[in-house]
Amino acid sequence: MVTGRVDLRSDTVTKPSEAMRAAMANAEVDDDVLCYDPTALCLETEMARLTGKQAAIFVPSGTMGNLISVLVHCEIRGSEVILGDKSHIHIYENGGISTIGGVHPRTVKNNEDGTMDIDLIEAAIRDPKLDICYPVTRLICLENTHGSCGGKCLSVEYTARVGDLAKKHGLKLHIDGARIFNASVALGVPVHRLVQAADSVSVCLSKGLGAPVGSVIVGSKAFIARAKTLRKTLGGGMRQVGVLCAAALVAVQHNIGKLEGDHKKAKSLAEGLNGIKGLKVDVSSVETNIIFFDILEGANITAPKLCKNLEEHGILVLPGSSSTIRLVLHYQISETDVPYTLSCIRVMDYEASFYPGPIGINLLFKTATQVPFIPILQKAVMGVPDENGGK
Ligand SMILES: Cc1ncc(COP(=O)(O)O)c(C=O)c1O
Ligand SMILES: C[C@@H](O)[C@H](N)C(=O)O
Repeated sequence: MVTGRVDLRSDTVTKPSEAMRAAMANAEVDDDVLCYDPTALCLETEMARLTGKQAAIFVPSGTMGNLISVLVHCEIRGSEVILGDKSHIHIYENGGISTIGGVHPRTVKNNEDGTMDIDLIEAAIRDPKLDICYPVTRLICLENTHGSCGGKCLSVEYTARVGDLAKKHGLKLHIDGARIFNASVALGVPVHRLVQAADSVSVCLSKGLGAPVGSVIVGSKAFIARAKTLRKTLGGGMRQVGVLCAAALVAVQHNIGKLEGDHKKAKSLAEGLNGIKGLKVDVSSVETNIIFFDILEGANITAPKLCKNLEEHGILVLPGSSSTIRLVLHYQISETDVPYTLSCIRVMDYEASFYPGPIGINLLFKTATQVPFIPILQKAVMGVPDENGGK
């Protein structure tokens, strides 16, 4: 039986584990601006190893990881970056590359699978012979997995093709790898192969890996040296940061193996949602831990209203639009949380004019799970197949 909250708003919501808290309390620390905090150095060395890059630095957030990376690659005024029109950097980072770095964004349409067509990327590269009119293209950014495209994975092959294009035109390649470990686990490919073509990667430790804070930028030694200076400029130089890096080390050491479970729970939740009249999910498109589902025309509920109804049962989700809801799985979602979530969504019959309310739903859920001989109720609440196997 589920108790408390089922927080599906994002994989950024996890609380530090007891092991993380113990590691934080006992972390060996020093002033990371004046020298090297030993725990930060340990984390950065491990992340450089895992990603196959020369060096790494710890930063407070993925937003700062992307900002620093773009600004180092585009430190000459009048620079332009090519990025996806649905990319996190373009949509969710307050336009920081422009407002802080003066870098001009040039968007290319994101396909549903998170890629951008290679020919459209090449067409977006400015002709250097006309530089008196144009900004100068200096960087291409990819996002793997792609958050707004449902957690889709970019393949090694696609990333290598974009890398070849960047080299052909003397450009750099940055990967927003907030969920690169999800892509690695889903594709069965080591992270260092997925990012081989990239000059820099920003990796979030505070998402599916479950660290309370932080990201790491990886790249060449020269790139990381410039990134470290810019981190200080932006106020991201931290003192005894080992307290945070200790938790991140626990996350990297213990939680990569849990990502596959997140993906399995996402698939199971998507399949259950797809069986509910009034909702639509493309189950085959759920590759990792993110689900977007649609509320169909004619259903007598909007996404914000459904979010509110679910919140009354302790289930927290975020609307993607007026008719779409996003669910993000993480390792603190238990096996029973998935059927409980489905039972709460299932009972809110989208054609019914009434809604039994939280007390009604909890009563139905308890009855259906503890009095299994009422098949009609079980079917309504749990979606279990009836004697003919139907739903
Ligand atoms: C794809 C992607 N990139 C970057 C970020 C930024 O990370 P942070 O929230 O730590 O700034 C997020 C989400 O938070 C994200 O989903
Ligand atoms: C919304 C976005 O900023 C955040 N990274 C998330 O996926 O929850």
